[in-house]
Amino acid sequence: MAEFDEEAVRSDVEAVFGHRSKHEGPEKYQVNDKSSIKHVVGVISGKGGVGKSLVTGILATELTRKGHKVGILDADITGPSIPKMFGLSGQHVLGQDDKIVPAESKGGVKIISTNLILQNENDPVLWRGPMLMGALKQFYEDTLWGDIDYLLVDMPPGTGDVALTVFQSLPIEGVVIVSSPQDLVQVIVGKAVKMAAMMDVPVLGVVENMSYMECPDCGKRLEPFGPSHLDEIVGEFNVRDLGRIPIDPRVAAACDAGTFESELPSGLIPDAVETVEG
Ligand SMILES: Nc1ncnc2c1ncn2[C@@H]1O[C@H](COP(=O)(O)OP(=O)(O)OP(=O)(O)O)[C@@H](O)[C@H]1O
Repeated sequence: MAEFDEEAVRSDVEAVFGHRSKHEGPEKYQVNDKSSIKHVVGVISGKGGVGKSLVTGILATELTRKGHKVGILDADITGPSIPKMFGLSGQHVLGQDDKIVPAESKGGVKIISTNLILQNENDPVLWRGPMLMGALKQFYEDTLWGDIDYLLVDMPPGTGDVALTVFQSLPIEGVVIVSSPQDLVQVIVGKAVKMAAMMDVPVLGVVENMSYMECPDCGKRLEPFGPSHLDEIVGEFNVRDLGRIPIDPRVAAACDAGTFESELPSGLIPDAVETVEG
């Protein structure tokens, strides 16, 4: 029988999970001593493509317009979209000593994202678990955030490893759930609500994106994705209704052009903004 090399196995395990035994519980990330973050709020969705980054962007822009100091940690590490929205496409963050200086949008939102690290932002991020966790930890701990009132964490969609690590390791005060009026939305939102409950993180409420659109000719409200399910979700899961966002081609164009911050109309989801403010 082949000899069992206990030392080799232990170092393999440590390489994957860090130098922690399973009895120590999840590691709590600590922000560096040059930064102070008052509130950390997550934006989550049960599935991809519903507008999580859009909602993160709206919250960041509106909170900044109200005079708060805001940062975005783009924890959607393999599918980051925040830098482009904020006109930071092609930019790279700089290092200072052994720390990272976050990029800053024209409006003053501090942003860290894999797209600001990659040589070419169109390169796919083919990282496995330990690399993803390492990036997340560095984004939180090693970024020179300075003084931040609200750090918004744009979470990866679903309930995977990175999302769980964000919940366990960052001091998340609450989460905003983003949904869209499609089939199975209750099941998908239900998963997000349960994940938050299991992690002991309060759900601040639900924003429904792509709820309706206004016909440019007659002004009639159309529901291309079907009727809203927000009222049912609010009743079923006992969460707050934080507002509905219409489909607006100008918003999509502004996201693509990087002019989101200057072109975003005011007062889109006021209840969501006030709830995050606390
Ligand atoms: N209300 C809206 N009106 C018009 N376009 C929208 C709206 N919401 C989202 N979009 C567009 O849909 C695309 C996906 O949105 P977004 O990146 O916010 O989704 P996401 O949930 O963060 O996606 P992912 O799961 O990939 O991270 C973007 O191109 C965005 O501009």
